[in-house]
Amino acid sequence: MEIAAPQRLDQAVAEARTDAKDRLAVALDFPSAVSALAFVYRLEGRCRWFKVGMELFYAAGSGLIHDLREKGFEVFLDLKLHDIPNTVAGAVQSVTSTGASLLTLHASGGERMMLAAVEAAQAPGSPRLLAVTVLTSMDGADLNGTGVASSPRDQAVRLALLAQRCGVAGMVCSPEEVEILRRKLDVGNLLVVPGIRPVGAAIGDQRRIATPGSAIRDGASMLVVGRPITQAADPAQAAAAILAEIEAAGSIS
Ligand SMILES: O=C(O)c1cc(=O)[nH]c(=O)n1[C@@H]1O[C@H](COP(=O)(O)O)[C@@H](O)[C@H]1O
Repeated sequence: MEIAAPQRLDQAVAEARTDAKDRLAVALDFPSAVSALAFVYRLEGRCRWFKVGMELFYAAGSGLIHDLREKGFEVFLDLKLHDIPNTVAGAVQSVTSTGASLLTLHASGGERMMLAAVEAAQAPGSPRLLAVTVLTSMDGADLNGTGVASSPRDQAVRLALLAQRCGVAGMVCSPEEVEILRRKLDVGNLLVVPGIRPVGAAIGDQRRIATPGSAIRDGASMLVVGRPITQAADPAQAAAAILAEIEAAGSIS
């Protein structure tokens, strides 16, 4: 019998009971700390997790992460690391002191790169690592154009299994793959899902999308939502509607 099984089941139960606020990360894709913090204020305390991506991090640096942490928020640092193993391991070490809870890297950087990142993330205070599989902005033709002959679904499964073997804590995938990844991966992996579009929201550059409720029912641990909240006329109301959809879907999944 597999000794790790009871612990994994406990994790799954804990995940199912998680508050809707811990299943939504708002993508702060803004050009400055001032505009990002002004936006956070407009959400009236409804959201707990904020994703700081390349646009904001390159402009504002790690000071903004400290500011968000001081205000009691959790930070998901989305730098999508993709470099040689030594450089990625160094980047993970540099991020450790920022207080970010999650950090992304590209699974397509390969096994040795992910192993080096996982080893670097053993240090106390390190973020949990998330491996990005196939970007939600890519359709099959985009992927094939990079020389990968597989469908986005097959490639996402292949990369997620590789990331799991390397000991990465979770994966970023599109809503179209979350159900199959839940079935193929061990219980306990975090599945973080962008490409979320509530009914009627503009699709923009995303290609593999679904509604918040559908992604949660298919097994997403956490949703990443940017423009449907940041560009809404009333962002606090848009966030509240998505949280309500997560809550409703979570209670029956
Ligand atoms: O790693 C990510 O967060 C990510 C991976 C991916 O495959 N697709 C994707 O959209 N994202 C991020 O999720 C957010 C989605 O934003 P919206 O399309 O505005 O909701 C952006 O900040 C992206 O950088």
